[in-house]
Amino acid sequence: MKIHIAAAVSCFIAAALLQLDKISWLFLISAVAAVFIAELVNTAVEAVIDLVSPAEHPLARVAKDTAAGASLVAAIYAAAVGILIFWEPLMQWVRSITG
Ligand SMILES: Nc1ncnc2c1ncn2[C@@H]1O[C@H](COP(=O)(O)OP(=O)(O)OP(=O)(O)O)[C@@H](O)[C@H]1O
Repeated sequence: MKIHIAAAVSCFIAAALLQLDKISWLFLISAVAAVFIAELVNTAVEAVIDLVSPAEHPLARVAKDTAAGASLVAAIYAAAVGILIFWEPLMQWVRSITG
């Protein structure tokens, strides 16, 4: 969670420095929220499974793997949003400092 918070703060600082438009901010916030929500739900599912089914069980595996899958989908969405909204402004900034 500390890594997620550090990554989110870094993205918000970069977005502010690059003066991203309102739509980009909305996608950025939605991506950060999606990752946090998925991670929190994943952690909750893991805790409940460990509580109710500490022994191996096929359904426990399905529950944990599905929750982990949700986190993966959120991470892929966040990566796609990051590339789409940061790539062009970042390239413009690099061009501006390299002349
Ligand atoms: N009670 C269980 N019954 C069956 N399979 C389980 C059980 N607990 C864990 N597993 C399997 O082992 C994998 C790893 O489980 P673990 O509890 O270590 O979670 P994790 O995905 O490594 O999460 P984290 O690293 O965030 O704690 C799960 O994805 C699941 O496939």
